[in-house]
Amino acid sequence: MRKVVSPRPSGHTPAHLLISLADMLRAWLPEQRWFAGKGRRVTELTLLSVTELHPACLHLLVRTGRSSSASAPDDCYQLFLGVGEVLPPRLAHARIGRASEGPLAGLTVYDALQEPRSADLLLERLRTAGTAGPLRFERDPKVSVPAGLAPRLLDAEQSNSSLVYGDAYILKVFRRVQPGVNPDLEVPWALARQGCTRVPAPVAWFRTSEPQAATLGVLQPFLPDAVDGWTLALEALTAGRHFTDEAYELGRATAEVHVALAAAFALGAPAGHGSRRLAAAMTARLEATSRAVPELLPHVEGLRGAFDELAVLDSGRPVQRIHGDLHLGQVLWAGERWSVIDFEGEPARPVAERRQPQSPVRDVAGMLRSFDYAARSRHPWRPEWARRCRDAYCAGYAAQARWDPRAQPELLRAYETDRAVYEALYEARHRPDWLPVPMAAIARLAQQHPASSGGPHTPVPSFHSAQGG
Ligand SMILES: Nc1ncnc2c1ncn2[C@@H]1O[C@H](COP(=O)(O)OP(=O)(O)O)[C@@H](O)[C@H]1O
Ligand SMILES: O=P(O)(O)O[C@H]1O[C@H](CO)[C@@H](O[C@H]2O[C@H](CO)[C@@H](O)[C@H](O)[C@H]2O)[C@H](O)[C@H]1O
Repeated sequence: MRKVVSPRPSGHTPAHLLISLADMLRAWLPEQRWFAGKGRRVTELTLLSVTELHPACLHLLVRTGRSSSASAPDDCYQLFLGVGEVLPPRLAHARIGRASEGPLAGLTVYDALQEPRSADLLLERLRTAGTAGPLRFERDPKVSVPAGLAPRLLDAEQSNSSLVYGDAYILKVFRRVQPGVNPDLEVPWALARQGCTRVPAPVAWFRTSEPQAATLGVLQPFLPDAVDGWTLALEALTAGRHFTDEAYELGRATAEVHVALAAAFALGAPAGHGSRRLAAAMTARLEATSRAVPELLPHVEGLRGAFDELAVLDSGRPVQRIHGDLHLGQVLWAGERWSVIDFEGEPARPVAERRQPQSPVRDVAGMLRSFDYAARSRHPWRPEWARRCRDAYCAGYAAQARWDPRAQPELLRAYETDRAVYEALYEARHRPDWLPVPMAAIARLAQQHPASSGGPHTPVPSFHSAQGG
């Protein structure tokens, strides 16, 4: 590969480089799973920082502005771009485009995370720690990561990109970058200090100081032979088996993590969320989401009922740090026990909000919604399967935590509703074919409230027809 011009030393500013990259990135970004806003055009593109990691690999932070901007704020994405004269056929799938003008004119640009050489380099940087421009590579000095572990990029449907090294470590590269410390570094690190073994502990990470301080990636031990809860639940459904033993153990694991989280992030004084304020925030989110996802509009009044019921319970609710995006895809069965991963929280929310203490019932609701998701995504729909999972999960949680989430039905229902609304937004943005899954729950939740019982019948959308199955 021809040596790529070093952007800064040779005087090429990000603005120069953008001449080469703008068109191809505008076309490529919306195609990526981790791009928040699939199908929308990137109308504006700004290069926020460019760092040469090696002559043929550039680290970029780009800011995108999107069409229909009212519902889609600007986002910052992390990219690793490989640049060379000829792209080897084995990297054809990683191709982003060929620059026709600017400093990279005539060169081919590709996603360097898909290339072993760049992945090796990234591990080497993390192993040894140090800096590269505004990038800081840091590690736990007590852990020594071996050199030369073979990399592979996970092809899982993800919000980020993950590289597995020698089946010993996994590096999560955050794609959508927000200012501040990422909870997916902060929380597992704190839990490890707390002695909690349900969460793989970070061994190295990297961050940037430009344009603002932000976490960019985290290396953790890889759990070999792990199977995620979503896969196991679907296997059980397909085989016509219940999932109650697994759900019970999952409830216990969740409670164990919650107890460790409460200890790791002690609030100093007992804290609570006023129900009225919480209900108002949920209602505001519902209204904002219904503007972005018009399918929600017929259900807004009914859903609001769940939040109104919460608002009139004027007692405070205990809060603490929680997982924030708990679902079956975030739990791994490995070594005969459940582990919990991905403490990033809901990627669409600002990091500052995700780090706020919240009721642990919110995580419980996330997992209950996930049992419903699994049941809804298989034909025939088996509501009884999901109901048994719910009961077993809550029973396992209660056995470990010594309080039962079902004892607070209004709070649980409000959080399930809030989660279903979030899911509708997530699916509309990332996987429109899946939108009928949360919409089915939304129709059901909206009809549970008396305010909606006299209203026009809203047909429950079918996931299977949307999937053509
Ligand atoms: N420590 C780990 N050990 C084994 N597999 C893991 C580990 N961490 C993540 N994975 C795998 O990577 C997938 C994506 O990880 P996750 O942290 O959920 O990324 P994202 O936030 O991009 O969805 C998981 O579903 C799981 O299959
Ligand atoms: O990428 P993350 O795992 O951080 O989470 C996001 O993507 C999830 C989908 O991959 C999404 O989860 C929804 O779909 C799951 C099945 O694929 C289901 O288990 C979850 O219950 C459902 O919420 C998650 O909401 C989103 O934040």
